[in-house]
Amino acid sequence: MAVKAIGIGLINSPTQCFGLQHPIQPKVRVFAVRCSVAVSPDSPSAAGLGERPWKTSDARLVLEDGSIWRAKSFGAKGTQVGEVVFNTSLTGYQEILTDPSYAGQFVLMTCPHIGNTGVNFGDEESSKCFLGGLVIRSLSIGTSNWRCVETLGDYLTKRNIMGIYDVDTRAITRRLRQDGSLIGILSTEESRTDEDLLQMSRSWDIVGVDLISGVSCTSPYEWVDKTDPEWDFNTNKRDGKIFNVIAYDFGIKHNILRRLASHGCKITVVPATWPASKTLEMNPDGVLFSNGPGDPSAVPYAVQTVKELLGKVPVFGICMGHQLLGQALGGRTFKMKFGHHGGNHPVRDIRSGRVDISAQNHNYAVDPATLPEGVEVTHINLNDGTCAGLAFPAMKIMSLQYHPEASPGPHDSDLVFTEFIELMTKSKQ
Ligand SMILES: NC(=O)CC[C@H](N)C(=O)O
Repeated sequence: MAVKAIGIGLINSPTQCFGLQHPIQPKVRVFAVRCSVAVSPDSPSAAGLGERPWKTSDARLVLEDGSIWRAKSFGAKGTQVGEVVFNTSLTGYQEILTDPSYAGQFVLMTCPHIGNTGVNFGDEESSKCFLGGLVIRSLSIGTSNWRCVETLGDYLTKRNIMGIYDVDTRAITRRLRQDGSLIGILSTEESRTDEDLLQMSRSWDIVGVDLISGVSCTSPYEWVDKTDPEWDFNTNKRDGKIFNVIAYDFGIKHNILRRLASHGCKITVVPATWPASKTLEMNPDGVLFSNGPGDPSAVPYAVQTVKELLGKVPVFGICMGHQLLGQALGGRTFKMKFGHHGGNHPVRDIRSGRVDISAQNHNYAVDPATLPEGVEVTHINLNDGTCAGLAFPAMKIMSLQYHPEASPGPHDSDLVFTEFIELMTKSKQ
């Protein structure tokens, strides 16, 4: 069929809307729209478009197994080492980028299309991006979200974080699932040979490194912000009582603090090295041990602090906090093959039988067989049966291996914040 173009757009440009007219039946018009958003040529998201899609590979990801992945760069330039983990979340890349638990890691998103919501002021989970780099399949050529203030590429450049795209993220994910997490080097530097980069990847390890000291705050501060009422989804069972909570910052995410504040907690955030004796002097109603990056066995000082607080005050551990509690109770933690990273992990609360879909981000887990008598496994991950939660009621302890605060991820497990309030209430009586 011969058709006449009545409107043109540049191929692969953001204004890619075509109108085609049928020669015999001029009323038949076919509109082919190649993108979901029209972007004016001088808008911020149009910046940098000139380099896509014909930009040639200018970056490499070299994995310690000897595989070399050519890609295109965005964000910062340079050379960076990290452990590659894959994240299965479909949304929430900005919260992932600012989760301090990713320090030392490259996050590979299995969702193939990233960047279309840009970044905004409200989705930051900490003061900066601590991860080593971002690996994605396809970088969105436009942004379309009412909260967007900046493109993902500009955001990463300003924060000096490397990103690569146009790389086969499915193939890398299959490799990680088969062989386990791998150390890799991201580089945009042509002067470095593949052999140099391979050598670098093989001479670095994330195991045994204290990454918490690089992300924790350096002095105590008060936290007051609650979840914005517009976003709050669980306002049940709050009776207006105030609880004083000390939150140990091992790499804490803001949404843990917001959820605690929304449940009536007055929070003092303290550094990872804050002595247990000082915490007890502050006479808290409860203590929170936060999430945090890296190997729990690399931070014996934190385990010691947790030990000194056990039984003296109600405690709640989240992720790294849960692992530190496991060790403080005398248990062992181990490194998993490729960990859990994503917003679609089913967990069962063994006590009630309830199944939640949860947000997870961890490479280590507690071995329940090594825990002393009295410690209950309360939750299990239904994908692989690993321990996802612990409780020791006699010692006023509760903990979860995953992220009840979500951000990003489902809110199913928000009820555990109510459980922590109940633990503190009981202890006060
Ligand atoms: N989110 C976290 O607290 C991560 C815990 C720990 N760094 C791990 O990878 O297992």
